[in-house]
Amino acid sequence: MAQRITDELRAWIIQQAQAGCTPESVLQAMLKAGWQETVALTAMEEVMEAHVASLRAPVGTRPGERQGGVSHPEAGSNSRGTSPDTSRQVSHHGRSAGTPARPYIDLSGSPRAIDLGDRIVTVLVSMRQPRLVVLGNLLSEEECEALMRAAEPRLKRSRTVQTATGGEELNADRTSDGMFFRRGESPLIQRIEARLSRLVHWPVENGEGLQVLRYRPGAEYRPHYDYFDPRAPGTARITERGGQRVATLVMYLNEPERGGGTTFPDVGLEVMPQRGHAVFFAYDRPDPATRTLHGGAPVLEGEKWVATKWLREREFTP
Ligand SMILES: O=C(O)CCC(=O)C(=O)O
Ligand SMILES: [Fe+2]
Repeated sequence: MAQRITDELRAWIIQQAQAGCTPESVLQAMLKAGWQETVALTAMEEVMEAHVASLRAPVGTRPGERQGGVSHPEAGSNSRGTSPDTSRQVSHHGRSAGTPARPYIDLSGSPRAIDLGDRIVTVLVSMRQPRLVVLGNLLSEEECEALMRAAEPRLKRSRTVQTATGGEELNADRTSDGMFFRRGESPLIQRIEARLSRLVHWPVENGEGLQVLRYRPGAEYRPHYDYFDPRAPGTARITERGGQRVATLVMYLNEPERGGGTTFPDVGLEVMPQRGHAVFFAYDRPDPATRTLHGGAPVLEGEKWVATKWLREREFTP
């Protein structure tokens, strides 16, 4: 049964760090108190990440003073998972007190597959930093074909949102052709959007319209962040509707012969396109520390088609 963490545990982890305890000693204390190792590590990681983010807040709203040494955090009824009260489930993509809700895929209990009602999706790879999950079987062959067929007549050379001005531009870094479906524009789009919403626990209304990209041989999307650069002058205008982007789902609609992987240069990862598979990654703040730099490697042979869903903080009205 999954263990759950409480606000008391969160506060305790922060106190230990503030008292200068090493992560190893904090972990040992949690293990002694009956916490499972994977849960303890996830809890420590999430609590510290949220705490560090809160330090960016203005002086006066920061957490309190240094406190005592290592004591043992009470796992208590939590170790048996019987305390639903106000605690929240720990998952790779869950969140901690003080941080806003974010899209996440529930991997608590390390599932091999997730039942989304109309489809069972397989979990192929998961990573913590960046928060990333590679999924199989998210879209059927027929859905991939139908998306490509519906998109093709509407494809145009891709434009990129220009944070300098808030407008759009043709961009040498992005040599694909693209189009956007309107949210909910057809039964197919509605079905896929509803499925994605269940997968990432995020409202359909917070999603941008599904984008389809086609890369021909030589085409690529150079490494970039999907969030809007907070320092760029056009970002305020872009984020007026829906706030920042907070997560991305790239779905592979076909398979190029060679090349065209989605690369994550900060961690040396490349996800190869497999029809119906997808890569999800989340960035809880618009910061390179999320390690979500990514790109579409040049297609060497064949064509690559993907559908991208970008998720915003709030309801997005185009
Ligand atoms: O084509 C890819 O693999 C990545 C696409 C991408 O980064 C995007 O659509 O934002
Ligand atoms: Fe991207």
